[in-house]
Amino acid sequence: MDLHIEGVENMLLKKSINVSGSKSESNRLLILQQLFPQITIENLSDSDDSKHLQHAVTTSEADINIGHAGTAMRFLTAFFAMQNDKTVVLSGSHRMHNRPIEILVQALRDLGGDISYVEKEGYPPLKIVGKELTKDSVAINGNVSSQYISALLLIASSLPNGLTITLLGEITSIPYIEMTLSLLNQLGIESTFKDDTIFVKPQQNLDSKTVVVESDWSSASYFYSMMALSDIGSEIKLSSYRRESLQGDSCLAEIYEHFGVETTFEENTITLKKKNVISRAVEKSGIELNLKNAPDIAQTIAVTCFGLGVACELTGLHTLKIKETDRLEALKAELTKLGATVSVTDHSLHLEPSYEIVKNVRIETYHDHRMAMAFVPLAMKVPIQIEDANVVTKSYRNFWEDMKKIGFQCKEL
Ligand SMILES: O=C(O)C1=C[C@@H](OP(=O)(O)O)[C@@H](O)[C@H](O)C1
Ligand SMILES: C=C(OP(=O)(O)O)C(=O)O
Repeated sequence: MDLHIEGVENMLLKKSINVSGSKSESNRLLILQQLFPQITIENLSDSDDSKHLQHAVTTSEADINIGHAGTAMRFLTAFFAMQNDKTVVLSGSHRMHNRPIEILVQALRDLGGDISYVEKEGYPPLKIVGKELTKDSVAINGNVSSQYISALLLIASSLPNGLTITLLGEITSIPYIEMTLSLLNQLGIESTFKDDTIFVKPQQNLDSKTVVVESDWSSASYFYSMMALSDIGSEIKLSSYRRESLQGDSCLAEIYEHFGVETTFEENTITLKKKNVISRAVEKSGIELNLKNAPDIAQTIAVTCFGLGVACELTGLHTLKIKETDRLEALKAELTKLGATVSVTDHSLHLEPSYEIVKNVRIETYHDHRMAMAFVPLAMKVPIQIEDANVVTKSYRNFWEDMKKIGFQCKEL
């Protein structure tokens, strides 16, 4: 399905949206719930990725396809590696078979796991023969994807002696590692993270516990972007969010202050208000951000800056090349079609200020939900078309219903 999208005047006034639970928190809790059935999860994400993961841990089938769900692929590799007497073949979409997993597979092999590559060395599909993992320490490269580390952390307390992980190189996406440790802590599983070493204590049993997942901050980013591009006085309420978030992408609240968007927290709701025009400093020199702790909001921010006509220099983006698509190249291609002057390296994006947006451009989405969602706010400025619009369900099932609710006109092409 391709969509033509247009905004209407004054559309962002006093709207309320209930965003589904965090995909990252949900995926962690679904694995932990298999290891500790005493856990009850509330506000679980309704994303395709979480549904894939939930199916994978509950099915008796030996062939499991997890589609585009990268986190699920990584977490399930560790989970199945320690499921004694169970053998599975874990596969995914064409793109998934080109997203590297060797660092995690090697770490699990070092712990005693039996994992082999079905097609290409270093990539899914994987044949995993479940075994008791008896070793209790491992070293792993931390600069490619934090998901490999979270995968090990999720199974760590179920290993006979717990697990000590030594992280090598500069650690990327640290808030996601901290999210994993915080969830373990909420459940009563003890851990320490000091310098480059993480230790998780073994744990046989847990007390019954209900965990309420906070709503997804990466999904909230699209509303921040719309707010930045809207008129002063616009306002939207999003639920259910917390001031003390486990999600690194909650840094949005601070970042979007530069674009005149104010966030207030009240009980479980955040209110975003367009309070001011963009700050003078940003208008004059653009914005520089290192997003190594929040890679999933890079596309949103690049498009916001383009829509506002301000320059940006985004760094710390090395993980974007191995996500649902090469997000750096995809951003460059689509922003250029809209009239932007943009350049990328393997780890950064540079956007020049521009003053016009080309109308009716058809945005390619490259099987990447965030390519679709990140470009939609521009429809507040000019009509825009989004190819393969259903791609959004990977993380945000009701995205298009919510866009209609806040006033976008979406027509099928
Ligand atoms: O652990 C997680 O839930 C995630 C970690 C991040 O990946 P990297 O560590 O590969 O950057 C992020 O991009 C992804 O969407 C979700
Ligand atoms: C990168 C993402 O997901 P994953 O790596 O889990 O496919 C994402 O949701 O932006």
